Amino acid sequence: MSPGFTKMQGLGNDFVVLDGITNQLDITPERVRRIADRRYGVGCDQVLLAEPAQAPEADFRYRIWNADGGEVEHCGNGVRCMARFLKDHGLSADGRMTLETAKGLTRVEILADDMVRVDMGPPVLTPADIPFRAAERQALYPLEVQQQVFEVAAVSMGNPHLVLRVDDVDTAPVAGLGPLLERHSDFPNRVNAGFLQVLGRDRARLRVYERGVGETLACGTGACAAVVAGVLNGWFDSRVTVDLPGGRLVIHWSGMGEPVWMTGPAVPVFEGTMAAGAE
Ligand SMILES: N[C@@H](CCC[C@H](N)C(=O)O)C(=O)O
Repeated sequence: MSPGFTKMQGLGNDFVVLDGITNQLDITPERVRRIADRRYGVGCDQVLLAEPAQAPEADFRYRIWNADGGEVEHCGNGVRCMARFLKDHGLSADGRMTLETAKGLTRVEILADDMVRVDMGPPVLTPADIPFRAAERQALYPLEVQQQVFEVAAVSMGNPHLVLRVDDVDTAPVAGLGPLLERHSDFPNRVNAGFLQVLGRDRARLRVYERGVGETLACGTGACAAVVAGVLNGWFDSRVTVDLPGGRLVIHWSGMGEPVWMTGPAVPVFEGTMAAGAE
């Protein structure tokens, strides 16, 4: 019997969510690529799998695969959708839960009107832990791409991000530069590349070329990384409204050692069952 799935989206960053708590599911990179395919499969940016918790402090564990089949550590829009999935499917009785990923623990609270608030934990800025090849921590690093040098911030939210400030996201070379940044040799695990336009001390626009996917309509960890980079560089105060192509996130970070808070929507789209051979 093919497994049921739930299609969900957070600001147009879309997910196929699978229940590995009540079903025994064997997810392989090839299977993820089939499911994520927008013509031959269901279509999504990431596949999310709910599992029983392993850590004693966690209520559930969940795993994340990019559309290219690579398993990753964290997903900001995904964690909101996963919390909503667990609650809507009666797997969690409570709207507050602690979810475990490869990155560690994330605390989530479901609010009214499809909104979810997440404690994304503190950012990681030590180059070796991002991982990023640099001798020491800096607010901006010179990064050479095809004989051109860009000033970028490097931040891990559990997954690696670079942030490049641009004058206008509408004309930023996301499609051309994104793939070169994603696979830059100074980021040994590849990187998500954020193009940030600062509108004011509490307003920004952002486009993200995601590792393993390409440009998405929104990236939650990317928005957190962009605000961290902007606070460290003196561009932002602590609370920033970030407009992405798919909609708006509110991010709050009060500085070193503090967690990054993210608030945004998580929306179910449809329930389905994959035909044999498609899953
Ligand atoms: N869309 C996500 C991030 C998903 C993982 C990312 N592509 C990676 O490879 O790290 C988000 O909302 O954070």
